[in-house]
Formats: sequence, C-alpha cells, structure tokens
Amino acid sequence: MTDIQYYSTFFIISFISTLVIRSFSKKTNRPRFHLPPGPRPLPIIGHLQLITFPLDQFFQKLSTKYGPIIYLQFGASKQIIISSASLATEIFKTQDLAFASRPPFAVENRLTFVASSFLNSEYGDYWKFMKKLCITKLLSPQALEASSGVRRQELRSFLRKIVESASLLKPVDVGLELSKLTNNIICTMAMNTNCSSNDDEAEKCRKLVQETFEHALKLSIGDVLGPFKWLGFWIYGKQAVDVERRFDGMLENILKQHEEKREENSKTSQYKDLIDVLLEMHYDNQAEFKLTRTQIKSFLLDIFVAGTDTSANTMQWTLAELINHPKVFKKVREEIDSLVGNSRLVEESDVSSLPYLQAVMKEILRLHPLGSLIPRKCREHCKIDVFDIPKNTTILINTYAAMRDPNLWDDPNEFKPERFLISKDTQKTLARQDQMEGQLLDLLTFGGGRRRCPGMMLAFHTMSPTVAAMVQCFDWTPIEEGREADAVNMEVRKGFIHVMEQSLVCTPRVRLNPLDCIA
Ligand code: HEM
Repeated sequence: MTDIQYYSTFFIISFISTLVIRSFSKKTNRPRFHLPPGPRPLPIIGHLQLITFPLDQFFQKLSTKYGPIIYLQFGASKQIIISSASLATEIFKTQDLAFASRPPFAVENRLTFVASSFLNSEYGDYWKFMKKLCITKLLSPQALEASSGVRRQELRSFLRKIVESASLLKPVDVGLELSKLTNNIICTMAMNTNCSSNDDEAEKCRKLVQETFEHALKLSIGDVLGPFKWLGFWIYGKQAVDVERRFDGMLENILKQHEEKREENSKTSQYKDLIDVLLEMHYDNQAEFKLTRTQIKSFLLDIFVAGTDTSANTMQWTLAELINHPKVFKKVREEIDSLVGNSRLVEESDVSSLPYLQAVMKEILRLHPLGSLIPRKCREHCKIDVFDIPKNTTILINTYAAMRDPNLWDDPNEFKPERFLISKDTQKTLARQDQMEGQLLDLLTFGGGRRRCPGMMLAFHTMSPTVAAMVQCFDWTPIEEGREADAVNMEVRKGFIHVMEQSLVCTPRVRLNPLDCIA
C-alpha cells in the first residue's frame, strides 16, 4: 500500500467510525476544563483534515500561531502538544512523576510483545524492574566499559566493508551499513552472539525490528478510531502478528541455545550475558520478579527497537551535514589528526579529547532529534501553565520545535556546532543556560526525568568514534539518482519520526586506510 493509499484509508475509516461513535454517544455531565488553545475542530474528525507530514513540523507551525501548548483532536484521539523547552522542562523535571507513563497503544492486547513492552508500559513496578535490569546489565558505566571491545570490533568490521567498496569505487548505502553496525553491536552486547560473523541471522533480526516499527506506526491508526480500533487491527494486524511470530521463532532459537549451555556454565561460573540473567529470572521461583518467556522476548525487542536505528539514523544525519558543510568536516578532521596523527585509528577513548567532534554530535542531536515527538501520559489531573491537563491525557513533547526555538537559539535552523563551544557567560538566556548545563544530559533529544532514554551514553559511545573514523579515514561523495552530486538531499521523510527521506548513498575514497592501522 502506498503512503497516499495508507493515509486516505486512515482518514476515511476514522471519519466513518467517529461518525458512528457520535451517533451512539450520550451527553454526559463532564467537568469543564480550561484546555489549551488550538484551531477550531470540525465535528467528529476534529483536526484530522489539517494534518500534514512530517508531523513534528506540522505541530511546530501550529505552535507559532497558537503558542507552546496546544490541544488537538484526531478523531477519537485527544492530545496536548508541547513545543517549548521551558514547558518540556516542567514536564521532565517539576512534574516528572505525574507524566511518567506512556499512552496506551491502540491494539496492544492483540500483540503479545507490545503488551509486555516496558518501553511503552505504564509507570509502575514492572517498568521499574525492567529499567533497572536494562541499566545494570547493559547500560551502566561498568557495563559500557565491559562492552567497549564489542563496539571496537564491530566498528572495524564496518570500516573493512567501506574500504572494500572504496577499492572497487562502488557506492555504499551508508544508511544501511550504519543500521547493520548498530544492530550488530546491540546483538552482540545483549545476546553474546557475534553478529558480524553471522550476517544472515543479524540481517534477519534487523529487518524484523524495522518491520515491527513500521507495523506499529500503521496500527496506531487504531487510536484515532476509539471503540472501533479493532478496524485498524483488521486492516494491518495480520502482518504485525506475522512479524511477531517470526521474531518469536528467532528468539526462541536463541533462548534454547542459551538453555543448552546453562547447565554447563553454572558449573564453570562462566560469564553470564544478558540472556543468561533473564533466563535465571525465568527459572528461579524465588526471584524478585519471575519473568515469563514472553517478557524476556519483549524486553529484547524493546532493546532492539530503542537502540539500533536511533543511533544509525543520527549518524546518517551527521555524515550528511558534514558533507554539506565541508569547512566543518575539515575542522573535525584537523582536530582528530592533531590528536591521533596518521598512524592509528581514532578510538572511543579519544572522544573526550575531541571537543569540536562532541560539539558536532550535540548540534546534530539538536537539529535532528530522531524520536522528535516524545509520548507521555498524564497519570493524574494536573496543570501546565494556566491550563488543565485531565487525567490520562496523551502529551506529545515536540523536541524538534523546542530545540529550534528562535528565542533560545541564534539561527535555529542552521548547522553551527560552534554554538556548543560558546562559554557559559555569553549564552543568550537563562533557559538556554539551563539547557546547556551538563551539556549532554540536558539535550531534550533524549527526553527527561524518570523516562529519559537510558541508552544515551551507549549512543554516544557508538556514534562519536564511528563518525570520527568515517571522517579520519574517508572522503565521501554523495550519490543522487545514480550520479555523483554536489550535496546531500536533506529532505525529511513525511511521517511520524525524523529520518532522512532517502538513505544516504556515497562513494567513499580512502584517505587513511584503517586496515593499515588495525592490528
Ligand atoms: C541517538 C540515539 C538515541 C536517541 C535519539 C534516543 C531517544 C530516546 C527518547 C526520546 C526516548 C524517550 C524518553 C522520554 O520519554 O523522556 C528514549 C527512550 C528509551 N531509549 Fe533511547 N535513544 C537513543 C538510543 C538508545 C540506545 C542506544 C538505547 C539502548 C538500548 C536506548 C534505549 C532506550 C529505552 C530502553 C527507552 C525507554 C525508557 C523508558 O520508557 O523508561 N536508546 N530514547
């Protein structure tokens, strides 16, 4: 189904169904709330007819007219959109607990893994337990230190492939290769399976994660349909169930392989990977939380969905911006050369001594926040500014708009890494100073508060050395429609997340052969 067919179906079904809902609904004595402003809604469909894509840019445009907090209604789905850094900070810091849940996913009960997902879960004991597990076993500073060898090895495999293409003067689908790289890193970190030496299995996993993501977006049509949400499942559910079934099969195999080794390992006190720990919690009747097999699989799917294409797409944006800004590219390269020289490859441990590279990464995360609409649910009735936020309302925090706010950032749409090198006393406003404090930690790109992305440091440990190596070792010529182009097309895909319309394809030319530097 093409995008146009998809959106027309989406529109027609939501229109008909909300019409039906209306005709059956009775008038109730609902409390009167002082809701945020917004455009005048049409009966039944609300603001559906106004929507344009990309969605974050559509909300940004509305916010310039109606302000930083807007109330919108899409069919049966009602939401409040937040577009300023100060209101986002209020949600993430001052009222963090009240906004610590995610909105329910329309058809989650029909999809086993989605129903058990901790990423989408309500705030509560299950979420707390899974988040702790995720951090201690995978994302704590100690776990990241322990997995640095995995990232090093996978980065070298990635660079080898680029050198091969360069020697054949063959264009590389950089987006695809970066997606394989991050997938291999997460696969190996989570499952202790060397994915780059088992390309088929890793590729199967990567495609399944992508399909899961695409189907989840399509199924979100159910939110608009209210009580008729099953219609959304009726149209798209079959494919989603099929993806779940295939993912289940793949993970079941991996769990069985670990179970076979379990007995052996327990005698030899061998290193336990994440799956070993999860299986222990599955078999131990005394465990603090006895995990089901489905919860284990759902947890792994969460880690893949959250941790792979997020970093890959961000790196893709980075290389694209660097190609389009040759002076910045040159400056990053000079910084690396002066620190590292030309006889060894730049390493993860060098990044802390490369301030300009770090500024580039921050500027990319400001301009291109991948999940630019962060979904939260209000757990109790509360107020933002002077407006009522009724209990269970869905909130979308538009980090794309907040981080391009002209009141906070000079030339907000320009790629200017230097802004992150400015000393604190020359910053423009207090709000911005607050945002800059701790630099990495307060970038809204990773959300905030209890639900803030726990993978932020892993993302930096993966992205910074990869980008550094791509700049240190290669020159890149972008390819558009099969021909060399002067610049990369920076168009954003017309959808729900902030990704490039087309995967970045480039011809690499070796400048410093990484294979000569790799022992
Ligand atoms: C550039 C890369 C990444 C970006 C831009 C990103 C962004 C985000 C955002 C915006 C959220 C929602 C935060 C909120 O509600 O306040 C999130 C949640 C999450 N991220 Fe990331 N992320 C990235 C990489 C990663 C990585 C590498 C992992 C590692 C597995 C990861 C794991 C998670 C998890 C588990 C959650 C759910 C947290 C929860 O609901 O409690 N992310 N991420």
